Amino acid sequence: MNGPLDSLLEILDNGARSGARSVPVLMPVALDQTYDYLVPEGIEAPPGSFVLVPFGQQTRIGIVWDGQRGNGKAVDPKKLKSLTSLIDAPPLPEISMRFAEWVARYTLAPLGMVARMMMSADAAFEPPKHRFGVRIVEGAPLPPKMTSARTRVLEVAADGLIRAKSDLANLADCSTGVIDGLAASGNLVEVAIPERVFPLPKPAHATTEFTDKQAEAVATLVSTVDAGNFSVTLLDGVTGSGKTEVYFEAVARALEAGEQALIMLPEIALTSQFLERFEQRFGAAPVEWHSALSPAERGRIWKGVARGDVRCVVGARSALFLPFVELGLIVIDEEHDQGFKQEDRVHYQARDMAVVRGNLGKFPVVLASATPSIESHVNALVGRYRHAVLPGRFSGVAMPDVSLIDLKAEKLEPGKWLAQRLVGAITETLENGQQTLLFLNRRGYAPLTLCRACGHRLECPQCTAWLVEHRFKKKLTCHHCGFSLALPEKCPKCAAPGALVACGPGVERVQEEVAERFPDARVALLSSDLIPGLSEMREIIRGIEAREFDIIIGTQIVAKGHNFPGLALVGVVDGDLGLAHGADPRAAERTFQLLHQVTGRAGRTSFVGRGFVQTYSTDHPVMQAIVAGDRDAFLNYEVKTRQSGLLPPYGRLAAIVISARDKALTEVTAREIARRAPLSDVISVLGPVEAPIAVVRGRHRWRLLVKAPRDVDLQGYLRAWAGTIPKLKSDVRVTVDIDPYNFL
Ligand SMILES: Nc1ncnc2c1ncn2[C@@H]1O[C@H](COP(=O)(O)OP(=O)(O)OP(=O)(O)O)[C@@H](O)[C@H]1O
Ligand SMILES: [Zn+2]
Repeated sequence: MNGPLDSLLEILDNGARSGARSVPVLMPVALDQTYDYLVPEGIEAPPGSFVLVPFGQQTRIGIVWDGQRGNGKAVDPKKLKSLTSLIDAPPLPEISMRFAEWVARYTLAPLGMVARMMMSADAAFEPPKHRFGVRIVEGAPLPPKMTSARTRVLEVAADGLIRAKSDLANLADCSTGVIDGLAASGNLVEVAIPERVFPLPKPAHATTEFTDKQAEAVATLVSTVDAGNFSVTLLDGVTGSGKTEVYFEAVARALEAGEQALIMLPEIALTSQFLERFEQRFGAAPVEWHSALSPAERGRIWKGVARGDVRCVVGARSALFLPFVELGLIVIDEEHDQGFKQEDRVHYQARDMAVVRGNLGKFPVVLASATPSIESHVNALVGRYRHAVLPGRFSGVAMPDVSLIDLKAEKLEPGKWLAQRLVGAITETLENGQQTLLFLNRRGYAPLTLCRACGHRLECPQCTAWLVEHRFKKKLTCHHCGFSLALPEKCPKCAAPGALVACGPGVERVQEEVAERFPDARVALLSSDLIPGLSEMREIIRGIEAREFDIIIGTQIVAKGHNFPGLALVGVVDGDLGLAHGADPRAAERTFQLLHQVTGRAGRTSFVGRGFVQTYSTDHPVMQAIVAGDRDAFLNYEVKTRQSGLLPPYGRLAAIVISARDKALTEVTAREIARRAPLSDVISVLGPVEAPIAVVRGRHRWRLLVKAPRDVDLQGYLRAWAGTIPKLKSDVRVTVDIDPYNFL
């Protein structure tokens, strides 16, 4: 293979000989290599340009790369095709190319797939659609025939604004025909509606009075921005301590210095409350980036970010792949949240990749959390990260008083899910006019339906999973593949009528019990399947803030990031739910985080809140740390567990999942792949074993887990291994997940 210099010389040489230039183009497909295309006379296609090129049978958009990435085969320069045209879009910044290469190398995803994530805004590459509107022509003679409708239109248009014809017609209460008539008579003129500009956040719009501890944290963060080089700071503060206010100052400083800033939140935390706080601080709404944007908005924002018109983005994990040209700060709020891990196509952990982006761009990264991930906690302990600590709530109110309800001793009534003690606390809270949150991380009515007559359990036909009853929708649904069927009247196996019983609770069933026990309470149920979209969700959250509800029942979408001033009591219906995943090294951490976060919603501003956690495992270290309010005890316990098991961050993991429709083929392939694992003294390969969820969407699944010490080149090992594997049968799929979070 040629070195990069050789290939460059070769290109120059070829170009000189034929008089034509060629450029390497990366395609947004599952390939690592670039393809060379000739650049026609009169076109400039510098690196980063988006170009249309013939690719196979199609014409597709690719990116002019700034270096050739070969596949080892020499290409005959005479066979090169020309690129078709240059696309009118801002180029991909050089740093985005470096970032894409880094992410691809780390995740073992093809570079083209990472580039594709960076292009996930189709409208940015389409010709801009100019919308046209009309404006009044001052001093034009009135048409001979004036009607009252025409008069109304001219009255509205007299302010000289440009409006879409339909808007003007609406305002003047007439048809667009009237507008057309006035355009024909020369009283209105058609003009392009100027593109909306992005509101600029103003760093000095509002000032916040900080407590001493907060001021210290602000100083730490601001100094990292001023230093203008790479650093990571863990902003570690209890719930309600003012982390948001504090990191806003770092954002302000970066904006002041002429840099772009990115705030990443788990998607569910993109609430109107957050947006309002941003606006209060910066005098302008932030530019949002998440899955609910329209395609046109995505395109507009993508271009705005690439041109530098957008100065601050607030977004979900994919915002990291926007083409920032002057990025100078990334804040990751709720850094411990699993939502930052993407598990399809390119498997990446956005928090970790944000740190990489900061390193490449030589700017600071801030990780904020009340319950830091073990990884970040350890990094702060050993001094790799700076540590800014906010030990108390801003309001001065003590942390909520949390108790366990031991379900072994305090038995639930049959068919009920709330213990007497919790019911008593809810009654008191209602009497005090305060709010209760009941948390259960399970959608639907009941997780299992079985037949009393024959014992048959209703399972998904395509997955190893029970069907979950959704009573509102009168359906049984698989939470893995979405399969659903109408609730049957008799057992599908033995046909006994009326013998199907619902087992276990989901949030809908808790709501049923609440309605029975507290018929006068105003109840809100928050579950992602019952809320059509982000705006409806924001509306309910607003209603809760405004105390329009007494009892809120919800899944994890209510657990995090919200600030409900009237909330006094939090009840966790099933505290053990997350602990069950035996093989998952983060199960304890995640349960602790969730319980801590959700109980931390109580009593944030003016009174001390209470929390109750119903559990069968009162002795578990997670439960003990939750009642004691002793986060450090839990962290110490968990750090020791990870250390002794060589688990992250003390060791590195990669999961390999082999799947196929045919059961035997899956197993044979998994064993074949495992057999070829290169021998290593330090890296161990566990498995293959059938996955805990053995079948999903009709595909059988086997797993391998690769464990390596921290300082070993795990990717290099995996690449060498991949090189020894013969071509797989067409239906077999192998996915590699570096730093896996999912062990099912
Ligand atoms: N210095 C301050 N001045 C005025 N209000 C403040 C200040 N610090 C915090 N607050 C208020 O206290 C409340 C909690 O602050 P904030 O939401 O920033 O905390 P947090 O640490 O981000 O909480 P969580 O971890 O629960 O998300 C908010 O209503 C916030 O406006
Ligand atoms: Zn299924």
